[in-house]
Amino acid sequence: MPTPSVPDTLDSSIAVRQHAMRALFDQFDSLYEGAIAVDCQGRISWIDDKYMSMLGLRDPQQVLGRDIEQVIPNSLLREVIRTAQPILLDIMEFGQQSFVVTRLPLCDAGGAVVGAVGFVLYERLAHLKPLVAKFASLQQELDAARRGLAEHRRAKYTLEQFVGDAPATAEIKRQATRAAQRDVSVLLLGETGTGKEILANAIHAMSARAGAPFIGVNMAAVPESLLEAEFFGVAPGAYTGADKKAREGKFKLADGGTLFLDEIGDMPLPVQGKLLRVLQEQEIELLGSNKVVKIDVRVIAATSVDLPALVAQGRFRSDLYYRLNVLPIQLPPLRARLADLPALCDALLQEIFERNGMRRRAVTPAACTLLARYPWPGNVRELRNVLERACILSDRVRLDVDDFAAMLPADVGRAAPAVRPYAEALADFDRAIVQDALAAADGNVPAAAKLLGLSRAAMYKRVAALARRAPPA
Ligand SMILES: Nc1ncnc2c1ncn2[C@@H]1O[C@H](COP(=O)(O)OP(=O)(O)OP(=O)(O)O)[C@@H](O)[C@H]1O
Repeated sequence: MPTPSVPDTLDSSIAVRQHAMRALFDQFDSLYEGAIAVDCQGRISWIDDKYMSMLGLRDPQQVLGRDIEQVIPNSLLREVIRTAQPILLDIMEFGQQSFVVTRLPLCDAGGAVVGAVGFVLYERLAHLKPLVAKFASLQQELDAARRGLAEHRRAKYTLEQFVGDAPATAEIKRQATRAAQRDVSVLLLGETGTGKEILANAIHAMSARAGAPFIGVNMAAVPESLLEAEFFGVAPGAYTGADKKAREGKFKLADGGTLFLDEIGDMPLPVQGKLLRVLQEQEIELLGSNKVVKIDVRVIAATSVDLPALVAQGRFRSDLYYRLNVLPIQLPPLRARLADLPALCDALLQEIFERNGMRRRAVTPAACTLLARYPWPGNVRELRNVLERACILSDRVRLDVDDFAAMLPADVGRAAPAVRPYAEALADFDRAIVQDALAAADGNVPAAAKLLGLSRAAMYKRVAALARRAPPA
């Protein structure tokens, strides 16, 4: 048999390839759910009917010539054109669904990229279903975690949770409402436990930034050496060893929202300088890089110390103080708004009941009078602790004077008027009247009865009762 010549071999090899290509294409055509092609500008140049119906479109003219992302927001075809590299297997989200897709660059005879083609493979490749299902469930978990984080970063309190309507409290609420309407720095001043954190949250929640994060940093709680990284973030590789990854700072986390700087008086001087620059420039520099990032953050600072005194001692920068002090709000101590005490007790007992599942309690008016005698150096936080302790130690539903007396300094209890049962107090009053009348009548019972406008019999009855109840001498 004559052996085929070289051109014959070439011809048959090309024929086989063409045949194989056709077969493969036919096969592939039955495998994919849809196909789309873009030109080198990322504009849609072709789309098949299957893809059209998946997108819910009837007329290809609706999409031809449009940027691919306008039609398929998560498409990476433009990336394929840029890199000239295929993405053979990927999962792409479209609306509520996830598709398995493949993307290939299209090259001309000279190898230049002239466009890209994408295929949706999902339904037909049944063996990829577990992979897609796993992806979908991981995606759901990620979404839930993100939602949780966003929830965590939202303001925890609103103005309604700032309990009280004493004149001083009403004024604070008015000032907070006004502060919320202006996008300037706010400085909250007040003793510890007066509700500065609640008010900062409330201002954020009432402001135009309410939808963005509320991030708090307590200056006193972060070690000085970590404060800068905590604030400004860390560039990747800034540190050798374990912490090679980039870390976002609180300023970046609060971008678009509010950063609450609690105990600002504890901020070290070098960080104060950097904070001032951030407030002036609205940009931050990550630690370990000279990359500058623009941010848009409103700062609410709080302090329980006398900041002007710190300024005078050179421990707080005066320029930063003036920058923060645009809108100062002075929160009164609890002893200056005692009219709020009953409402605060009520709200705090409700909170204790909801949080600890203990019985719902109330405070008697007499106990409230006793509580009002104490100066509350720890303010509402201390009141909350005292109420919680009373709930644990007492079985009463209505917490009374003696449920609190032991928790407060002795002189507070002593200063309180003795509150006794009504009948006992009335009997004492009765005895005092009868004794006074007898004294005025030199012990003559009928004369004393006359002075009091009582009958003799009624007077004798009272004298006899007094003799039975007379306190021991
Ligand atoms: N007006 C208020 N209404 C309801 N609860 C309040 C009020 N003020 C304070 N509290 C409660 O008292 C506690 C302390 O409040 P908060 O942390 O806001 O005070 P603070 O002034 O920021 O204290 P610190 O200066 O110690 O950080 C919290 O449990 C808070 O819920």
